[in-house]
Amino acid sequence: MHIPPSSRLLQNTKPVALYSSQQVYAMEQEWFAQGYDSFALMQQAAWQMTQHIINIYYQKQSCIANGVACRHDDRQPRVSIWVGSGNNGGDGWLIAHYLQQAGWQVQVITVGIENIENSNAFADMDSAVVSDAIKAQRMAVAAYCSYQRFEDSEFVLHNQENRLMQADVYVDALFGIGLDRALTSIYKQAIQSFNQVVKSSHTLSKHALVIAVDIPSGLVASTGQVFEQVAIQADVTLCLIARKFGLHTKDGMDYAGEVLDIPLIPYTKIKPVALLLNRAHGLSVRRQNSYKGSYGHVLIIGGNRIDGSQGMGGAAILASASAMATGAGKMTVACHQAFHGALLTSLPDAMTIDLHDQKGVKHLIKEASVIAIGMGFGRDETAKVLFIDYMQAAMTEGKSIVIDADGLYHLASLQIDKHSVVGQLREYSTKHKVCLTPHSGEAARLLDKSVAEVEMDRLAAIKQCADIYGGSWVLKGAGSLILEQVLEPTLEQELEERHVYVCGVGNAGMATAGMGDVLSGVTAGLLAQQDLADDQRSLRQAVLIHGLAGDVLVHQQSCPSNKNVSLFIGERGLQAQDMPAAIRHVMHLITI
Ligand SMILES: NC(=O)C1=CN([C@@H]2O[C@H](COP(=O)(O)OP(=O)(O)OC[C@H]3O[C@@H](n4cnc5c(N)ncnc54)[C@H](OP(=O)(O)O)[C@@H]3O)[C@@H](O)[C@H]2O)[C@@H](O)CC1
Ligand SMILES: [K+]
Repeated sequence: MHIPPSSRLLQNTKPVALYSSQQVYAMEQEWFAQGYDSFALMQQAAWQMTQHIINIYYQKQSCIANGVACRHDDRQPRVSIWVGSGNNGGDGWLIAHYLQQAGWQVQVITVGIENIENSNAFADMDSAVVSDAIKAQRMAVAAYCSYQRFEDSEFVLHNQENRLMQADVYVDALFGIGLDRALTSIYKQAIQSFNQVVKSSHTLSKHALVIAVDIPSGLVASTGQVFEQVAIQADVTLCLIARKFGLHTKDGMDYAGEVLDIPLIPYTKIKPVALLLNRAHGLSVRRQNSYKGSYGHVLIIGGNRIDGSQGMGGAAILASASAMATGAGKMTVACHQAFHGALLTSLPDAMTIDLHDQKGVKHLIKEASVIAIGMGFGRDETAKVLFIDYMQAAMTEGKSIVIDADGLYHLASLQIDKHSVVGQLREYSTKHKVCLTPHSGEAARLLDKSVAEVEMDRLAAIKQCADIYGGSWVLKGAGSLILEQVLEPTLEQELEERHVYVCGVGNAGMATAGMGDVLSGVTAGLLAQQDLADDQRSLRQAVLIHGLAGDVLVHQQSCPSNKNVSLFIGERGLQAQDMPAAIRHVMHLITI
């Protein structure tokens, strides 16, 4: 569910704490160590989820008469609950039991369960050897909830749909936080069949609702990974105990739908793996008695052309236009001479210099407050020599530095060469602002890993980048991750693990060429404005402003303060060149 940008901008919410599976297991263990019973917790979870399911269903029906829920027809709602063999499945069995008690028509589909224990239903209920999942199953079976093994279904036997499985509400209780690897064949088949049955129910009733218990099955809670794009496509995820990191990064947002929390356990001291951000810091108004020099000078070094190629002048244009859109006072672009005309046509406010004029560029590095280097910079040997020279000059002059794109390419090569500039940068970044902004491909190169390895655990990847190179990092992608360096940390700050932030704004329309150059520009533009407080010019602020600008372009119609501004474009066809206008608008909206 998309939240309109206006509410994202204006809501006064705290960042949401996000946890890994292991941490949620640890919370459960803490709770049980205090003497609380695990099956009671499962019953509590299932009971609350049942109430949510009933409410969501009737809300969706939008047919509440005099406070009493009713349906257009007399038939009770039908629910199809797909359960696996673990405790997520246990939740599913109990939901089946409670919904049946509420009068719903319940059908349980089991996957990976060999023998349904339908005899001596309550025989060993208190025995420690009986797992919670089996207890739950026995309760549901004893209450005559009807069930069917997926393995015996028409899907598996005859590769056909089974009409029995069609329902008004589908509950996914196949896997929860226990899923940690690629699905085995029967689960893969079950999840694909689940999505297929839902799709055909949509065409029949248009009301079918999919609710995932804890996390959509197929999605790994600790990483946001979905293997081979097979996962339950949920409308609503009822997230138990604590919000899972994987719901908000990588594949998570494509599968989870709306996420509702069911906390169950009141308090935990466990530090989250990340914090989800939806809201940018408000900006203070400018002093009237100020001039362009009050808001910094950005030097963009990029937009090169290797002989015979078309070149990458657009990267420098997009980055500089975006930096200016955040309110930077002055702009110089060091790009290939071939692009000076184009640059001045689109951005007459900028000054230009030839990227290869080493003496001139180094003089400008001295003048500038922020250097953003690498966007369309080129990867050849000449560019590498320039990169080293400009980096060293920027460090000698004590400037804030943003490194992106080809700059990151050179940094990775220099790490392989064991060049001293990498160590210098690491040391430099403990005292000066250095922001590095890779996507997964660039991060993979920096870490000498495959892209798949980075994608498998993005959280680990961003931490490794920061450990090796120092500085503040954003790992771009759906649910971009941000890890910021604390400058000159106290001993306490040094010992404390830094927070990773997840960007909770932005949209898939932003998956297009040049968007990274825009982010580098925003990052540099904010850094230049020393009238802003540290948080207001931080890397996470830049990522949020960038994402919010993308949202303004896509969801503009739902933003009240946009009434007189025509920025709406929509997701498909959104271009990086549309961003500067939206960035300006966001800067205005967040100024208090
Ligand atoms: N504890 C409590 O009291 C409460 C728990 N709660 C609920 O429990 C859920 C966690 O339950 P869970 O630990 O049993 O794991 P679950 O997600 O059901 O998976 C089952 C097993 O599948 C396996 N497996 C993994 N990957 C696989 C693969 N690719 N293909 C095939 N098999 C695979 C793996 O076992 P393995 O094979 O590794 O031994 C795993 O253990 C949690 O999300 C919440 O819903 C709530 O009720 C609150 C109270
Ligand atoms: K699930």
